[in-house]
Amino acid sequence: ILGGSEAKPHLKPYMASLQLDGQHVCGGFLIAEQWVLSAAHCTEETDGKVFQVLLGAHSLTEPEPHKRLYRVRAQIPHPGSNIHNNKDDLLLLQLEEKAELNEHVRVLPFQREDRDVAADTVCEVAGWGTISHSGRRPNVLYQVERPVISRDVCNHRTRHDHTITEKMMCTDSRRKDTCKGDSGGPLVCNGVAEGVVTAGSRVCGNYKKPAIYTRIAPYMAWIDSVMASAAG
Ligand SMILES: CC(C)CC(=O)Nc1cccc(-c2cccc(CN)c2)c1
Repeated sequence: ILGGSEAKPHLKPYMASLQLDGQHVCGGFLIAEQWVLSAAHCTEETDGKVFQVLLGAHSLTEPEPHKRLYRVRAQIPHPGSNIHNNKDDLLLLQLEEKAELNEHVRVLPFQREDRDVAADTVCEVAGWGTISHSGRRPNVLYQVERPVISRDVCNHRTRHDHTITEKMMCTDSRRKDTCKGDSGGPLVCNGVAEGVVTAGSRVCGNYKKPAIYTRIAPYMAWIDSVMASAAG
């Protein structure tokens, strides 16, 4: 997160850190007791290894009473996701067991009505991604508020040049932005997860490259069917 601030500890109890060998790789969030939603491109540099999921954390390194690392039973990328574009950039992770829910670990509802969030709506995004252009990685969760920009503005030739589909949305990226390691985290508007951070052009804090999110509502049927099929 660039240009943001340290999140108030445990005010985002749905946040997950996807880790490999104890290292934070991407964000994610709890959508059900045994399910985390993240971004498919987070598996790009993992050469087939399975993530572990840290829940209930504020600090990645300090001991915290409600922090718990969960093993993952299954990682299911959306069938349409690929490394060449940002399409269908979603990843479902089934935890080995149901997460123990409490004040610090909670499910975040996602938007089920497939309607665009109005431009200028101020949403918030959080993550343990880089907090400086030099790539400094934080120890604690950061957050930033960002206004939604219209798909037309985001698709302008000088911005993302008509690559933003109706299953994506954008927020302004001038100074305050998402960055490496924030992928997979939720864009929360009025208390509801509307989008999932995707890397897009993989630049940060450049107003010419607005932040891109995979909208969740269009994927409701896929999410529900995967969770239903693996249930039990
Ligand atoms: C395996 C993955 C972690 C590789 C990866 O994603 N790299 C990478 C590098 C630079 C910027 C970003 C990035 C992420 C989220 C949002 C944005 C744009 N605001 C950029 C992402």
